[in-house]
Amino acid sequence: MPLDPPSVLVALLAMHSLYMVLELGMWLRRRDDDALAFWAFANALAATSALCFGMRYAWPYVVTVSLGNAVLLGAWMAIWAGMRRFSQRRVPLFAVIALPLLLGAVLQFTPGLHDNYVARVVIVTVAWVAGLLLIVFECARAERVERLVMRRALMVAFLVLACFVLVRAGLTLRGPPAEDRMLVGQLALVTFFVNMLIGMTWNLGLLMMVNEQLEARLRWTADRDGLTNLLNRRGFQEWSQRVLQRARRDGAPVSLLVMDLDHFKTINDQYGHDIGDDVLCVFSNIAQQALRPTDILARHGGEEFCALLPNASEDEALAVAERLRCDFAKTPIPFEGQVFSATVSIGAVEIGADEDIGQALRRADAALYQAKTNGRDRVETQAITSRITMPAVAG
Ligand SMILES: Nc1nc2c(ncn2[C@@H]2O[C@H](COP(=O)(O)OP(=O)(O)OP(=O)(O)O)[C@@H](O)[C@H]2O)c(=O)[nH]1
Repeated sequence: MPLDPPSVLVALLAMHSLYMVLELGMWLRRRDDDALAFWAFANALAATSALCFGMRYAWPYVVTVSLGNAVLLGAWMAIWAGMRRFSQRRVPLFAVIALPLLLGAVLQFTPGLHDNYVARVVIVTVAWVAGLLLIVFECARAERVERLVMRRALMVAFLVLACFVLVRAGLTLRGPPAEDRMLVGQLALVTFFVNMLIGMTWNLGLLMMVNEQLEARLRWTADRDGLTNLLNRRGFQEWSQRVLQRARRDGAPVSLLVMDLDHFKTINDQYGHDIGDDVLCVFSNIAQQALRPTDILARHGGEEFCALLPNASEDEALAVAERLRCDFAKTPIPFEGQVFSATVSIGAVEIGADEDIGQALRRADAALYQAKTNGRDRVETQAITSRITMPAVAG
């Protein structure tokens, strides 16, 4: 079936319209993420530019050259703006509007440019490549804060696109004169196809990136405690299994602390539930400072916390627990212009070679119970049965 540029143009417009409606619909459902609104707008601009370019010999220069090129730069700028909003950065709307306007004005009003094809290609190529590189840099910057596979893929795709624009400009400058309408028609066909591919790639990439971020955040939330932002019981189970397995492989000791704030019901009753929440947050901060970044701290529920300490023997765990207990007891907690203090009881055990996390937790709980019955604000342990040792090396 022979294809003609108008049919392909219609298909291109339909594709951008579909993505625009899809992204607008998604944006309307979750208004907090206006990246999607910017990307929908980018589709509207990309479709407009395709229409302008498609009417090359039917419509005047101001539409097919000045407007078409400026609007396509506007589409890249809208994608860039969306990328910034996607990572919660401010969008300088001035840049999004001013740069395309500037390109349009240069193309329209620079004396002699209407007849100077080479100069036009150079100017437009520089502007487009700059717009595309802005997107690439924005992706790279955002990746330092939050890593997303699809954003890295998009970064590569936009970099390839910038190279494609450069190569295409080189070929166009060396190619046949623009007056050869049949060749221009074929070139237009190829260009529309390539634009279709490009449009599909960036739209699909962006939507998959939104999905990836949403999934990662849901997973993060499911594993976290809403008050302290520490891992919750579920997150602790998952992470502690991995750390324990690694320690077993390395033959390194691993210890476990179970920590329970003392008389917490009384704190709630005396100072109120909000102050009780503050005490939980104070303890969480002190515990994070007392532990190493490789240790795993979690709020196991209510006023109970636990921590897994890789590369820590029983003696080291007891020392860490004692330091934490003292730090917490010394910390003043403000209440209505005065201060009070709270204490914690801790059960600390080294995990045995034949124990799983559940068994170790039960032993640490028994040690904690001992600490509570022995008067609270203290650390107790339960003897380990068999230590994790270095696995024997074959041969
Ligand atoms: N403010 C606040 N209180 C909580 C939260 N989760 C659990 N609690 C309260 O923590 C208290 C725990 O009380 P108990 O289990 O009796 O323990 P305790 O008073 O600390 O006594 P001991 O552990 O024996 O020293 C209960 O009153 C719970 O309502 C929370 O997220 N915020």
